[in-house]
Amino acid sequence: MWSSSKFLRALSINPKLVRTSKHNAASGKSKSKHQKVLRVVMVRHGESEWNSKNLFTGWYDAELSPKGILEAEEAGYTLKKMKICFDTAYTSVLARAIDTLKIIQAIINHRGIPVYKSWRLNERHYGALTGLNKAETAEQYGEDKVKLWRRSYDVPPPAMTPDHPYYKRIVYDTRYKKDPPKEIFPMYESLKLTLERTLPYWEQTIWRQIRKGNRVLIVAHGNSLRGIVKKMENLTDEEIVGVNIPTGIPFQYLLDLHTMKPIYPTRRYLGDPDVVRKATEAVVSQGKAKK
Ligand SMILES: O=C(OP(=O)(O)O)[C@H](O)COP(=O)(O)O
Repeated sequence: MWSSSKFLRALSINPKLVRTSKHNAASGKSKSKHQKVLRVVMVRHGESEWNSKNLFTGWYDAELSPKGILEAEEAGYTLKKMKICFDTAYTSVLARAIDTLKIIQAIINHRGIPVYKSWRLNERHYGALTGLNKAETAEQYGEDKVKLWRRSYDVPPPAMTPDHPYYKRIVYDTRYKKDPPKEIFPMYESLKLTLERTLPYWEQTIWRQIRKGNRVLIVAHGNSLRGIVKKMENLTDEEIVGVNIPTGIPFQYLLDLHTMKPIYPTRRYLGDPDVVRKATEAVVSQGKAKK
């Protein structure tokens, strides 16, 4: 089994990927006099090893699977083909998102842009469900209950307790030494709680950059992105239940420079609509019991 870190080491010395890229956004001006539209691109990381096993992942630091690495490459080539450039990128502190971003950066020759990592873009904390198989959980608790845990806005999963097999690994992980502070370190999160910690970072940091005309790429997770999508598209608590985001397919919002409102009310995936539809349906099916 090859790991994504092995792949990235290989990638960093692969001259083919570097030579074929023509754009370097780090040197480009971000706001032109004639610019009327701002673009923000988001992507859920490529498939992780735990996604491939259909496990609730949350704050567990799963690596990209070989398929996930290919998805990240594909995302990079899509952006390259469309000549989409970035000034800044944001990601979580989890390897599957960071590695996806690195792969994309290498392919679009954007290694030089500033990258900011924040736990506030982490996946929602899946609490006691972390490490459980979604289909088996649906067999045990019923598909409706699993749908509620996965997609409802404000129903949280059960809390992760100190006897949970991944408690120590997550709570004592050195990347969380300073942030988040102990008082707010989550043991579970609903989408609402996830959005409450993502939103300050979105509004005070990312949105400010977008407003200034910076071209922003965000590589994050299924549910941290669902929170941002809810905000961007002004979706109700009921509407967000129907939103599923597939791995490794970038989507964009084009914003009117003056109103800062999306020109199209919903996100636009940068990919074959059939592929997007099938990948989205596959995400929905993950919560179904095996017949
Ligand atoms: O960690 C997860 O999300 P991620 O793969 O986007 O990081 C979740 O396991 C996604 O599961 P869900 O689609 O059942 O919410």
